[in-house]
Amino acid sequence: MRAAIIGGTGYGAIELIRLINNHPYLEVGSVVSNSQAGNNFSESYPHLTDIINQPLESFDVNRLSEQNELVFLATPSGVSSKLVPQLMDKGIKVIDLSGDFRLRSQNEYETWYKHSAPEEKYLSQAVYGLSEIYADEIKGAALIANPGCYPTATSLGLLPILKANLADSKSIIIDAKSGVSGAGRGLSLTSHYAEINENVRAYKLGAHQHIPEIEQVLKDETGRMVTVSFTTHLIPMTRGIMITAYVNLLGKISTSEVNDFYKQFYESHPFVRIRPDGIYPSTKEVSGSNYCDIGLHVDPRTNRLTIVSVIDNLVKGAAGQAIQNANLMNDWDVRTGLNSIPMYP
Ligand SMILES: NC(=O)C1=CN([C@@H]2O[C@H](COP(=O)(O)OP(=O)(O)OC[C@H]3O[C@@H](n4cnc5c(N)ncnc54)[C@H](OP(=O)(O)O)[C@@H]3O)[C@@H](O)[C@H]2O)C=CC1
Ligand SMILES: CC(=O)N[C@@H](CCC(=O)OP(=O)(O)O)C(=O)O
Repeated sequence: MRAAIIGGTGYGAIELIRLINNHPYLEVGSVVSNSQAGNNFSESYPHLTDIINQPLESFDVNRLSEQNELVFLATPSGVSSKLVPQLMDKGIKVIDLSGDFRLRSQNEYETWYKHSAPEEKYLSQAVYGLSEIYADEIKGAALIANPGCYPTATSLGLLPILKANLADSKSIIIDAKSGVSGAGRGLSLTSHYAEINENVRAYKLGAHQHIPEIEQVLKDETGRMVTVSFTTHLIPMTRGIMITAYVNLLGKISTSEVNDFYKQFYESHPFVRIRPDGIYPSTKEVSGSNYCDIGLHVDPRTNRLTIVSVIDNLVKGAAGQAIQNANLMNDWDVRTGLNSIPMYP
């Protein structure tokens, strides 16, 4: 199946190409670039020399729909919402890596993203692509809103305990850290080497666009009002996200009981791995892979559960989960093309 990629020279697109290249049923179709159409791919990315030799194309919806069966949008928010209607009107299936179709409420989208919301006609067709939780809906979808990187690590970490009604859904604190590739390839002062090297910076406090996304999923899945305190930090590494979440437990339960319960919850989901009691995951343990690794600790003094959840922001947080969703849409085994072992060390 030929899959086109739009936003061709960004980090999400490059990661899609790396994964599609190892996928037995997908092949890289058109690669569309707004800024570098006409250039050969390896001019922008020499590491792809003799691997991807095709020229970058301009956006032409007729050509795209004739030559490809699926489109991955690796474009910024505010751009995807304009491209999706054109592609869907041609009957082509779309997996969008941006935040444009993740929030169901147009008002909420405009409040947090500061762009005009996508049209309701298309928004209402979007399925939120958290693969482990919405596999059935993803199977029949024509438009997937691929989850944000922080919401993926956070939701997978929190959902088991909240769904079981074992924790207070208003007591959630999430401390999140990301490597710099999470901000994309574009240049900015905060990702400048001298600003990020040997430095840690908290950002977007109370204003992060992932807050409503996390609350939407947790609310949908628990049927209860959920509010979260969510603080993101930029740290001096290239790939990886770690979220450390804290919740007040509603009864007495031990770490090993929570561990068993999480293992059971994710029993049939090969990309979520639960660490044994006393062992907590680190970002390198999932780097380059589609795994989300989770470690858990109950502090009997405070009766609070601490959840540590790590992903590679570019894989499970973006391109890998997008491929996992393509696998679900096509009834392929979810692991297809995603079997690589994490790059450790
Ligand atoms: N990086 C990450 O870890 C994650 C990213 N995402 C989301 O995935 C999407 C892609 O992210 P990422 O690849 O990191 O971002 P990048 O900034 O690296 O790439 C985005 C690409 O989109 C294209 N683009 C930029 N502006 C426009 C425009 N006005 N019109 C059309 N195309 C444009 C550019 O490529 P070209 O000029 O070649 O077209 C650009 O390189 C974003 O929405 C991001 O929020 C989601 C989860 C994680
Ligand atoms: C390190 C860093 O800057 N990360 C980005 C996450 C980008 C992303 O995933 O954005 P969307 O979910 O909106 O697509 C941020 O915190 O905004």
